[in-house]
Amino acid sequence: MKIACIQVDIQYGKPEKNYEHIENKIREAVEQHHPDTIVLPELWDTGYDLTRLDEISDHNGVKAKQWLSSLSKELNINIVGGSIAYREEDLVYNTSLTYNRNGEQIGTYSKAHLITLMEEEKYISPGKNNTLFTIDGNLSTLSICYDIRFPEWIRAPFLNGAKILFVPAEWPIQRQSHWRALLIARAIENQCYVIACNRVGSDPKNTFAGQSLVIDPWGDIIAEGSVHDEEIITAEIFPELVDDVRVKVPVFNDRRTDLY
Ligand SMILES: O=C(O)CCC(=O)C(=O)O
Repeated sequence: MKIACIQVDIQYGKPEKNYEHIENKIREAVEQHHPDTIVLPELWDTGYDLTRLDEISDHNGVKAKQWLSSLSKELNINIVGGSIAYREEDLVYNTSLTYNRNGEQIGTYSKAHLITLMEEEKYISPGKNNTLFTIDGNLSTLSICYDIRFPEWIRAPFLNGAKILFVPAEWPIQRQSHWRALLIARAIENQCYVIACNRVGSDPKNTFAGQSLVIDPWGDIIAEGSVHDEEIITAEIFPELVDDVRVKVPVFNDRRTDLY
């Protein structure tokens, strides 16, 4: 499966501009790299313009759902749609929607761990469920940004057979070393592919770290974006490698389920 992470800058609180820019980038990625699966960053529609979410969030995700469905079908690609500001009645969630090549929604996940350091919990409601979905035959899960600091949360879908972890993010540059280390650790401990798409650029409060990563189940980085520039990061992944690594180092069998 060929992956393309769309590492972009995001305009603060301007969904229309972000839709236009990201659609152009997706079309460029498809023309130049012929990916099977496209991955977008976190909150790519609104950015972290949290105080204006009443005005700019997507009611029931209607707009994003239509756009993701028609684009994935037209271009014959899977789209792991990063995340959007998804309004459900009076609450807003940081929600990821995944579509397959037929334009069908196959996955949804709302960020469970909200980053109090950035006051996310004041404006966004937390999700309660993790997710499992199948992309081109590969069982996958997804966590959003701050979620990667909580390995006990991420473990559950791997105990249920996941082989790939997708991570949309808006990870700030001042904690860039954590981004790399945490993603490599999640790949090694779960013996899975990690496909992490971060944004670049700045908003009024933060500068973001880019460095989107594709990491194999041995923990080796196989593709890496730059820190500052918009870029399409591509990699070919081989999910059968997950089985090889799990046979070579059988940590799933060696877990002490009698102790924890
Ligand atoms: O955990 C971190 O340091 C960054 C997380 C973050 O920026 C987010 O969840 O949006």
